[in-house]
Amino acid sequence: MFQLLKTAIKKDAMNKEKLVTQTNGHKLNGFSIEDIGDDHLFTSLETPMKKDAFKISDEEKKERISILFEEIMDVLGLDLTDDSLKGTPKRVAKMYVEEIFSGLNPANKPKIALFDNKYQYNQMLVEKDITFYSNCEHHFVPIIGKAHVAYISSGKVIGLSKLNRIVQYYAKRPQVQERLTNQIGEDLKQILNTEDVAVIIDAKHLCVSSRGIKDDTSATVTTYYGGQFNTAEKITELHNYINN
Ligand SMILES: Nc1nc2c(ncn2[C@@H]2O[C@H](COP(=O)(O)OP(=O)(O)OP(=O)(O)O)[C@@H](O)[C@H]2O)c(=O)[nH]1
Ligand SMILES: [Zn+2]
Repeated sequence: MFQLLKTAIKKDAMNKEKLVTQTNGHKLNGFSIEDIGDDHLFTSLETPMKKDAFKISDEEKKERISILFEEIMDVLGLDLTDDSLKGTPKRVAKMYVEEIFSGLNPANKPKIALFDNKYQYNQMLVEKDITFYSNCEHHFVPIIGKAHVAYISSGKVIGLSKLNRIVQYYAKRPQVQERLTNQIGEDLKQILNTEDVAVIIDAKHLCVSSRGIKDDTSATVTTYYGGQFNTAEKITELHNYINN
């Protein structure tokens, strides 16, 4: 079983020699990582974040991650003077903060404007096959999939692309598929001021396909059906649209 590592950094983040690495002995909801094993404890709908998560700037985050990632590469025995490798810690830090984990920061949440439903369109609207890339929070390897979202207007509508943007925002976090599905569903409910929202996610987890059990053919499907979407009739209608 692997150990959790915690790295404490002295004030001068740029000074690599001041890095102190030690095990942290974290307990997860009272369980140790050994107790949990393959079981799952979902802490909440919210992504578990520290209270002071945004006390430091993105610039400082990138600086720290770069130092820490360099340490990982060094421990793995990689030669950081190699031309191809020497820029990797900075590249990874930039990618984490500005790209693949940018959805952790509420400041990056897409701004959504609502419009009156002047089209008088009162049936379900389905935005299907939204390709997304996320990352598994257990292994930090990709989750690649398609999201289908649907809603029935309660009087307001939003631009189609905003549905895609909401999916991408929540995907850009370390995730589990269940939470990703519910976060999108709950947020759409809030934004659109209606219970009538559905989310279906069909994804492949590289932690299942490329390592561990190495099952390349399986995929994971999760659903969120709110309001009118909680009926067999609406679910069938929605699935017909998605599968055709
Ligand atoms: N429920 C859920 N589980 C996930 C998701 N992504 C990855 N997992 C699972 O998280 C589990 C982590 O459990 P552990 O047993 O601690 O990890 P592991 O020893 O690397 O497990 P293996 O993947 O079986 O080798 C694995 O079973 C993963 O398949 C997800 O989105 N939802
Ligand atoms: Zn995983």
